[in-house]
Amino acid sequence: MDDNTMSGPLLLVGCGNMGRAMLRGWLDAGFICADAVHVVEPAVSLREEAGALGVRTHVSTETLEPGFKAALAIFAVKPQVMAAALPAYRPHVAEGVTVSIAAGIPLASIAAGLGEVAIVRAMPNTPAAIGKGSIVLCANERASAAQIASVTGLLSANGTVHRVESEAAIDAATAISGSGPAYVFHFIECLADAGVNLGLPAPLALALARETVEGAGALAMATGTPPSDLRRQVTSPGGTTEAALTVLMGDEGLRDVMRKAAVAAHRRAVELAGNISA
Ligand SMILES: NC(=O)c1ccc[n+]([C@@H]2O[C@H](COP(=O)([O-])OP(=O)(O)OC[C@H]3O[C@@H](n4cnc5c(N)ncnc54)[C@H](O)[C@@H]3O)[C@@H](O)[C@H]2O)c1
Ligand code: PRO
Repeated sequence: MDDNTMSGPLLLVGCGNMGRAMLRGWLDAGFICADAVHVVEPAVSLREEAGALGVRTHVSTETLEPGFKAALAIFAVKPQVMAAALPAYRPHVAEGVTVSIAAGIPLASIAAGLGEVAIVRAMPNTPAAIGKGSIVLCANERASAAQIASVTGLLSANGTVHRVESEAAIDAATAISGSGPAYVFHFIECLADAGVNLGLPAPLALALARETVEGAGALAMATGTPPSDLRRQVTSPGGTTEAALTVLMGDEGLRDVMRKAAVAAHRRAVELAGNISA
């Protein structure tokens, strides 16, 4: 494998929301050929959806060839099913590198299910489907520099990859970028609701809310200007934005709510670590 192409079979275990988002990102970017990808997905409708992308699909490991060896395996199943799912893959992942995107599940717990193999723990988010995701990853000591480079190359089809040395940073990132798209989508819902409350037709309110989030995000990325400066550029003294920010930035305002929300997500990630044998 070189930095951004795969030279052996790729095994995707679980093709639900996140597995499908990542698969779409790899295929659309041309980082992998569909016929080099094997997807194991028990749900028939999701398996058919994956099959329509040209990949080979399996209901379980039983239809993988007995000698099948994945160059790279990605586990995109729920944290609660990881412990039960991992052992069946042992013979298929021993020679390659395994990536887990399961929230909260530590590298050591994954090794307990798969054996002492090269493992990368990654936390992506759903914008990965269009190459706009954030991916944070760390690896165990079995993973070679070349294997980490291969994983980084593949996942760069899904967005920006950030390598961290500590698993604690993965749990923190889960609460920020992993879950973060849901916070932003809820913000869009709330902004659109506020527009309807002020008398705008619902479709216009939703269009304005979506465009505002897209435009503000793009401006923040394009300029690199600190968000606090960009905020001040919108805020005329004595104007409308200041009136709104007095509410949003008041006691128990958005900063406080956001912190509490992220702490709750982080706490859950840490709790899920205990679920590997549940
Ligand atoms: N959805 C997100 O935004 C997101 C972001 C980052 C990380 N994650 C992580 O990704 C993982 C999957 O999350 P999701 O939202 O895609 O869940 P999901 O339920 O949509 O997908 C999981 C899929 O795994 C399949 N599955 C269950 N047991 C299996 C097995 N033994 N072998 C193969 N497939 C099996 C299920 O049928 C399901 O389709 C979770 O561990 C989650 O923590 C999700
Ligand atoms: N979705 C997963 C969850 O809600 C992990 C991050 C985003 O648990």
